[in-house]
Amino acid sequence: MIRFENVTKTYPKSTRPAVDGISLEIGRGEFVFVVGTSGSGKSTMLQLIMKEQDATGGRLSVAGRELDRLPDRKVPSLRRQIGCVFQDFRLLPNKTVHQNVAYALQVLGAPRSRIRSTVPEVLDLVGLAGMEKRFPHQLSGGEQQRVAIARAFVNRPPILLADEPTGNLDPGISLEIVQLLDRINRTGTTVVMATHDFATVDAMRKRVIRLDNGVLVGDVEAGEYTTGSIPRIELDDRPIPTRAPEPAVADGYDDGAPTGAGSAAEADPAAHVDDEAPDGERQAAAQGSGR
Ligand SMILES: Nc1ncnc2c1ncn2[C@@H]1O[C@H](COP(=O)(O)OP(=O)(O)OP(=O)(O)O)[C@@H](O)[C@H]1O
Repeated sequence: MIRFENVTKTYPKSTRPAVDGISLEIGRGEFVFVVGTSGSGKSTMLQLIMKEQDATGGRLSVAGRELDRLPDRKVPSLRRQIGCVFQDFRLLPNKTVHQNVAYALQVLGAPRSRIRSTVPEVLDLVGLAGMEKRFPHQLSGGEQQRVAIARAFVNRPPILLADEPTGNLDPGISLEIVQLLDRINRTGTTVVMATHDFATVDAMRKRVIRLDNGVLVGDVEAGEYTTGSIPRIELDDRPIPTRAPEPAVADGYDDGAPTGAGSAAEADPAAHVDDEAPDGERQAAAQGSGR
């Protein structure tokens, strides 16, 4: 699903690589933590996967695409495969919980009927049923992160990247958020999470990739990494609603078909309303949805 072959990223004007000759493979459906001190290259690694940064050396393949050879016009198609969650939530402050999640589908051109059925389903999955009409400022940090996760997952992307998703949360809430990511992982979505949160990493007993100064210094199989500080937690084994049979967006995974606002208008004229939204809003929704 994700393959790094001797990948290096040196930022312009930088004297040393932020990511330095990394080779590793992350298989479909894996849950992987990326750990390392501040500046070790965790965020850069995630940004390379979503092609927000380009590698300066080596080869990187994501969801069947060779990123060094991926033309710009196909980057949106790559990003539809990837949901993203960030430390600072990045919700749209003037939209409700429902609208924040729905917007991620609208910018992908999903018809209104699909949005109506899918959004409540995913809000229920993340534990926010009943909070649809609240605005972000009326939610706790943990609840805001749940909205962000719902937005990232609403299109059921095969890959979910989480960059310090618990960085602004208390320890108990952090564990709940990672357990939610674990539930999402068990629907088949590959999860890669960068974190400083060693208590959670210990508790979850997943595969752990460790970076130091951009270099891969550890890759420990699931179940083997722990400092032994806390006992293993119980995972939430409740079933998750299965994926709907039809694709969530009009274009599916087709690389060539026209997508986005144009197809939104064709599929559902009402969806066009939000195309008038400011650029910043469109960008925030797109980031969350993995567009
Ligand atoms: N856009 C950029 N331009 C130049 N240098 C950058 C840029 N982004 C990151 N770096 C540098 O690359 C190195 C790795 O940074 P990165 O943010 O990937 O680390 P990190 O492990 O995610 O750190 P943190 O845990 O603090 O978020 C650092 O030395 C950083 O200063």
